Amino acid sequence: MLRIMNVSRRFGDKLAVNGVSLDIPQGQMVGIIGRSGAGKSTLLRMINRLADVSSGHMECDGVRTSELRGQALRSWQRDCAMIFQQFNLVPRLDVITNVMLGRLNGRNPLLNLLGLFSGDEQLAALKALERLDIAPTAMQWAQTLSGGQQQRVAIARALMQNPKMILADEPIASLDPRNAQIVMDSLRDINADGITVITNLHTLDTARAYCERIVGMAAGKVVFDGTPDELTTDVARTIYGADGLKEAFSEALTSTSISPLSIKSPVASTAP
Ligand SMILES: Nc1ncnc2c1ncn2[C@@H]1O[C@H](COP(=O)(O)OP(=O)(O)OP(=O)(O)O)[C@@H](O)[C@H]1O
Repeated sequence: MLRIMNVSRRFGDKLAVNGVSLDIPQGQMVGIIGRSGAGKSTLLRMINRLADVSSGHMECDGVRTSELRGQALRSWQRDCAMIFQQFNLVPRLDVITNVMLGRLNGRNPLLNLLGLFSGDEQLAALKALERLDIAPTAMQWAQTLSGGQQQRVAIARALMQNPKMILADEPIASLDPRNAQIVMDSLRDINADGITVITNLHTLDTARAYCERIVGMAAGKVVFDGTPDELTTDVARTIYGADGLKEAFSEALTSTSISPLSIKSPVASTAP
């Protein structure tokens, strides 16, 4: 169980995250939605400790993760792998090496310097690529792959950390609808294995289609926390504001008007 307890983050005068409290049981698939600037990325980055909390605490299975230092912090960061909108691959390295880089944290630094990976690591990377259905690309340079394939490589790299949770910051924001669907399907499949997935999403149709729990943020605060069914138009107005509603629902403005190929539990979808 991840516990976020009255957490705030300030940047100068700006309160990016304001008194957020959430309990997220292991294995949940959570979508965080809200307008640009609502505080979604900052919240995710604080979970992973890419950013520190200004006040409040975070805990996972009884360990105060918001206060970890040194080796314990690195171990926590392995437990909660992050993926990003821009994939963050090394473009002129082959796919399999990019995936193996997921093991860098926690290895002998000398082996890292020499760029040496064991047979076991290579096998694990290939298995991760197979799981994401992109093993045939293993020897290609990452930059030759489509955006959707690159994001799947990033997910495979995250899996190399054997994480308890995956934190995905707008993972489909730069993808076309077909690739967005493949990536969301991949995240859902990984979640079905018991890995918690917490993903920031700009639009609520994708969150509704894939996430069993949706957290809505506005101006740094949680203004909604519930199931897709509970996310009514009135609630959406609170999250996005009256002028933001169109953006939240509009298929023209988003690449995320998609529905899953198959859904593990019966959740509502507004997609056609
Ligand atoms: N490093 C930083 N320095 C100063 N201000 C920041 C920093 N990071 C975030 N902010 C501010 O905090 C607020 C929340 O930003 P955040 O990126 O968390 O929002 P978001 O909901 O993820 O938005 P987006 O969907 O555009 O990424 C914004 O006003 C942003 O400008």
